[in-house]
Amino acid sequence: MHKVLVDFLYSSGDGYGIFNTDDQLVYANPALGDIFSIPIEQLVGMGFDAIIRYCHQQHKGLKIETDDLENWLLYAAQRRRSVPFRIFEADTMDGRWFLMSEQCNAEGAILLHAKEITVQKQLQQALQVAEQQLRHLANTDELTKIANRRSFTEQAERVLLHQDRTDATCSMLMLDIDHFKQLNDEHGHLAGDLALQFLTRQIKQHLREYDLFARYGGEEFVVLLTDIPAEEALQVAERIHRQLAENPFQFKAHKMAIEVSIGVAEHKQSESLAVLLQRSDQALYQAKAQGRNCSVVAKPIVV
Ligand SMILES: Nc1nc2c(ncn2[C@@H]2O[C@H](COP(=O)(O)OP(=O)(O)OP(=O)(O)O)[C@@H](O)[C@H]2O)c(=O)[nH]1
Repeated sequence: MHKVLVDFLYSSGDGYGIFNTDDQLVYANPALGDIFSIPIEQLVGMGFDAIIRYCHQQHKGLKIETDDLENWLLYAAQRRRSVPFRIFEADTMDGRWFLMSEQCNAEGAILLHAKEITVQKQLQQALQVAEQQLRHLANTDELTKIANRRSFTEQAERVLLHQDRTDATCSMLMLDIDHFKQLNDEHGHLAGDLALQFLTRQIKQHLREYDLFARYGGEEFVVLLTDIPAEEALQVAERIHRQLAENPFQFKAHKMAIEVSIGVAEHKQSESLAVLLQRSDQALYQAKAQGRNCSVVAKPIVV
């Protein structure tokens, strides 16, 4: 029975090893030798520290990522034998991953078992990348590649909470392209799409990286300018009008100025995002009513 078991362990694809109470390896099968990149004739008899030093110095076997090996060994010594059973993941210099378990007996000897999990790890990493891509897709407007309404709402809620806590002021710009239907009707939907992308680039030039900028609807955009009161937000809006007037949008042989109406509203302490959006939208509506291609600042709320 004993011999059968030893034969099984020897030929197993999983790595097996036994460290005695002095932390010397007294048994190792070839699979474990392969993980440490040390032939078992040489491996058996080596201390745990010596094995780790070998891997670290030779850049072979287990990946030991540290600039301070002594500290690494100290930390490992603290963890080994701290509990009767522990499990952890480790990778090798050749890119394989293993699920390692250390089972410690009453005397302090350790049975080490290493099961390869490279495929599972690769799947997990692929899944993480896919998840990130999905999250990005769910938060991004496909045409303009800026945030969409959903993502804006989520982020803006957070910004407003922070602004409330810090007593800071922020302002919102709600922008809507003027006579966009006409542009679509005269030049086609592709021209409209390109105009939306063009406008996005123009607006971006006047924002800081921490301002929130999103496509809120078809031809409607929203900006949340952090730490900026209404007067300064109006200046940003004016700069956008100027930028658009000075840089016409070109489609085929046609050059046309894209004009926008902008509603500006300063966030009031404790005001909800919904109310701030509503006030910006009302100001935008007034800008449209006043003849378009202009900005209107929302009246402060009287409390
Ligand atoms: N090309 C293109 N057009 C869009 C998109 N989303 C919305 N639109 C168009 O935007 C136009 C909006 O029209 P209206 O709401 O009448 O607004 P407008 O013509 O800009 O008029 P005012 O806002 O009153 O100045 C419609 O023709 C929509 O089809 C899009 O993604 N691409």
